[in-house]
Amino acid sequence: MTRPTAQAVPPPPPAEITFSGHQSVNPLGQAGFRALCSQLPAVLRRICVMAWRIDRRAVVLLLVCQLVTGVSAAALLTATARAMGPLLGSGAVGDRLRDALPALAVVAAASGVARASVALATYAERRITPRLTTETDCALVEAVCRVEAAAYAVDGFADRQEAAEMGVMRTHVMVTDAQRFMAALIRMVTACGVLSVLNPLMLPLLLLAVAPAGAGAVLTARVDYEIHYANIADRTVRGMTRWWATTPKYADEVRANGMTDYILYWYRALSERVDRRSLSAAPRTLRIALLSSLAGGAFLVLTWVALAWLTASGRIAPSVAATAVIAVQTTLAALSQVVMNGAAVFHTSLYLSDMQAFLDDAAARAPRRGGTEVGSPVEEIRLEEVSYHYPGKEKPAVDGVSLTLRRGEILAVVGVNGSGKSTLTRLVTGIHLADKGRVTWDGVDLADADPASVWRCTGLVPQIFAQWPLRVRENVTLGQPRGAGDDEVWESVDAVGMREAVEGLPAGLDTLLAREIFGGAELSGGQWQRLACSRALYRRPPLLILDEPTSQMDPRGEHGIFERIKAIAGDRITIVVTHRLENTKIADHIVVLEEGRITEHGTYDGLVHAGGSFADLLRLSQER
Ligand SMILES: Nc1ncnc2c1ncn2[C@@H]1O[C@H](COP(=O)(O)OP(=O)(O)OP(=O)(O)O)[C@@H](O)[C@H]1O
Repeated sequence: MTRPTAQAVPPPPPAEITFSGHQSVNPLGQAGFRALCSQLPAVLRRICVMAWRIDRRAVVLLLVCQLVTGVSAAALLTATARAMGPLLGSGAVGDRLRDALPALAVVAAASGVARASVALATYAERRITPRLTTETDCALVEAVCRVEAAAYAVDGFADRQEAAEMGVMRTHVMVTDAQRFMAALIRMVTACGVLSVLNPLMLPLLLLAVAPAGAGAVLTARVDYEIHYANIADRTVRGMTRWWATTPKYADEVRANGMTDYILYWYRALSERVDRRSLSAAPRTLRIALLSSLAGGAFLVLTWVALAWLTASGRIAPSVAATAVIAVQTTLAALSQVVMNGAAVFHTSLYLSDMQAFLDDAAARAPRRGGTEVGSPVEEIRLEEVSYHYPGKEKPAVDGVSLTLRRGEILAVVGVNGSGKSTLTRLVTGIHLADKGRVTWDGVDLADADPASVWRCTGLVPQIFAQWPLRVRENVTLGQPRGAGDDEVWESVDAVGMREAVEGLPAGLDTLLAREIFGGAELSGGQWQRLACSRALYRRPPLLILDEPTSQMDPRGEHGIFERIKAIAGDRITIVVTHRLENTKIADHIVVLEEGRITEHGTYDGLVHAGGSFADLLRLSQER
């Protein structure tokens, strides 16, 4: 990496970002070991329920395979014990083999069945996993898209979303881990059963040998999760930095402003901070691994010594001892699988809990409004003493605003940066609901209205608009395709003076507007803005809102757009937010906002001669 040059001022380290409130507490910080272990059955049940919704037949197949695995493991060990008698007994080799043959045939058959059931289980798991991942991923995206817009401003919302993404990623391995855990558990229980039949003393010794490994794996998973939790905020910022730094959209700004070194330094610094936290956990995980291995090893030695003593003292026959050796090995192999996959399932459960908590939180933040349908066209929108506070902000962004908008009228909203203009448009469209006062559409309070019916009636050109990586046609029709034919699309393209530019593209309306993708084309900033305007016009909305719609356009483009707005204003309510006060001449009335309050309200001529803020701002713009 190229570090900033020596003479340059070194960049400050990236800010430590933390969020406050109950969400900043690691939910597992207080949970004890037993509580953590006891989560496993619930998690397995949950995975099973999730998989059941996806593919019942595959789940049944998976469960049957587990059962077959258990039965064949028991048959294998019992037959092995039976075969050991003749094989280790006295007599001619041929006779001993003949005597052992039926049991050996059972061993071979049981091994074959066990392998076949593993293959079938893998097939069933592969039928479930991709669809399970898609389902959870789509559920997460939908939950985020459907929350009240105000949720985005809530502290820690993005961090919890990042934590939930991890839950989606874990669904890739979740079913495999659960299936392997169950199969190994069944193998282990079967082997333990056989072992305790051979000699009851062996079982407790074996369990003691394996318990420390289990405890060690769960404790390590807990440390890993703790680190993951501490790193969430840095990982979110790092992910955003990565996108902003590498997307071609901002490549000019990054290069021409000499940001590259700084961003790379920042990106690396964030990564190193994440690494430092991970490394700080290494001694703890080493201690856990060493102690659990030491305890496990000591108990295992005890198990072998006990077996040797039982055989040497004649308490068990050599054939039983040989079977016991196989049973111990089988149990240990199964146990390491149980521990490994159990820890993975346990780990998954932590991320699934995060995902579920986020989905629950998002569901609780979904719009809780009435179901009253708003009719079209809208004749009158009234704001009565409306106020709105963003979460965590001291001052309201909009404060006690009263206003009436009528069909056929154009309202211009002006004011300095941060005076609340965009927030006012969010309140008029019901994107945010007022904290105090009310907004009504033809008498229907937006708090009681079905938001979908409201948004069917709105068209918005926001200040920062999306440049969709779609074809030109979809960039115009997105959200409201209107059936066959392109006539209406061309009409909207014409309305913003884009016909020539679109016809000049390699595939006209079919051109993909994504420079990064093969065959894609790119538009200029002003052309993108014209397309955003044509999108709103195509909707022919009863309420048209344009927030700085011409900020990137040339004078001809700007003139054309405002002429068009005037021409179609008769059928709708129109709101224009603008800093170019000359443009407010087309408005029937103008409001000036200051710190969220209306300080002036009138016509262009009236306000020019009123000697207030409007006249002041107009004079400043003309003096340049
Ligand atoms: N999503 C948000 N979360 C929190 N605060 C916000 C959010 N959007 C705006 N604000 C705050 O609300 C206040 C009003 O912002 P708003 O965007 O409505 O102003 P504006 O008049 O449209 O400004 P501009 O002329 O710069 O576009 C500002 O103090 C701003 O910091």
